[in-house]
Amino acid sequence: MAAIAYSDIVPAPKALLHDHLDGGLRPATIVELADAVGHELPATDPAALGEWFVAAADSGSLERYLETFAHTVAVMQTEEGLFRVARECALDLAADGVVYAEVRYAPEQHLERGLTLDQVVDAVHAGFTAGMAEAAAQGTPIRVGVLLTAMRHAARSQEIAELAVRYRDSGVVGFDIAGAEAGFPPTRHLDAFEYLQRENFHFTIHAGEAFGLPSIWQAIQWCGADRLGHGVRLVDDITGTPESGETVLGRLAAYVRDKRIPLELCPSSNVQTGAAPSIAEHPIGLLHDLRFRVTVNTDNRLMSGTSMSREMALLSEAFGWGWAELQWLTINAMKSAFIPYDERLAIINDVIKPGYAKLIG
Ligand SMILES: O=c1[nH]cnc2c1ncn2[C@H]1C[C@H](O)[C@@H](CO)O1
Ligand SMILES: [Zn+2]
Repeated sequence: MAAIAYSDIVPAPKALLHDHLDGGLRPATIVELADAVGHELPATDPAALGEWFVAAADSGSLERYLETFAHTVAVMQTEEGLFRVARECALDLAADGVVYAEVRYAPEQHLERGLTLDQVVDAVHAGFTAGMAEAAAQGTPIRVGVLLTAMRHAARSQEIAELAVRYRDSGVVGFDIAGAEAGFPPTRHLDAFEYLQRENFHFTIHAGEAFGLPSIWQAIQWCGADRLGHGVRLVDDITGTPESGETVLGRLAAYVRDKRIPLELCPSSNVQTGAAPSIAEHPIGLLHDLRFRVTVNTDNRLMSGTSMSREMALLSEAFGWGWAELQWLTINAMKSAFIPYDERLAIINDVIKPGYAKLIG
């Protein structure tokens, strides 16, 4: 089957579970905000700055990829900056046809100029609220839920988990940990995860990206993660290929598939950090064929120069996926969202299925 073109995918309804607020700024916004706060950038022309981010993140290492965030986090230290970035994030995702998005960021990284954690969360919430209202008025409605992230090398996860629960009725739908994975296992934050479980709250964990199976195993079996951020290295627990008819799932891979634990796969990001050799060789193909609960995500649109539509177009081209597969990925994501069941179902039945029915014809 011919690949579906990017321009055809843009109007299709899409659901996004893994997108970092500080990884999705418009280059022009960074230039303006940096000027206002006196932060020095590697380039001051927006197009050149955008290219710089993609090239610098294209490093083959998660640690070097993460260094680029110094320039986005630096301009997100005021209420005005946070409001603007969140508003534009909602608008940009909506313009790309995303109808549901969970966007994450780490409040503890935005305190350098004196904001409190609550001021940070309030400013982002106000920005998303404004962006959602404008997107709806433009005829491209989107619902954005926030995940609060704690940095895994730091020691504030309990505090951030409590913050997330406190804001559960004000736009925050879940919790996450992110940052360098090797050397910082999920169990370092076990108290926070046990607290969240006692609060009946939802969380995902970045695991199985720059470190392998032990990280995934801890995230699921020790910490109780609802979903896996990336989880791409789960393929280390799978031998053979479906074509050879010899595929064997190890105990952990079988558990993840049996329990329908969602994988927040981020193809372009994984190629940049070295977690996958190329899009064509990305394990998403195998995981799809084996019917894992696969979702496709952007991770960091700025650092990867990407969007949901572009990620889907790349997958369509690499694996010959048509509308049926793109709808499957979208419904998988929506089923795995952290908002209540009835609200997920309404988006699936009222927006996603009718949207793809029109496209499939
Ligand atoms: O893919 C990722 N893996 C681990 N950490 C990440 C990834 N993308 C972004 N981050 C970090 C950098 C950001 O500053 C932080 C909060 O969004 O999360
Ligand atoms: Zn991520």
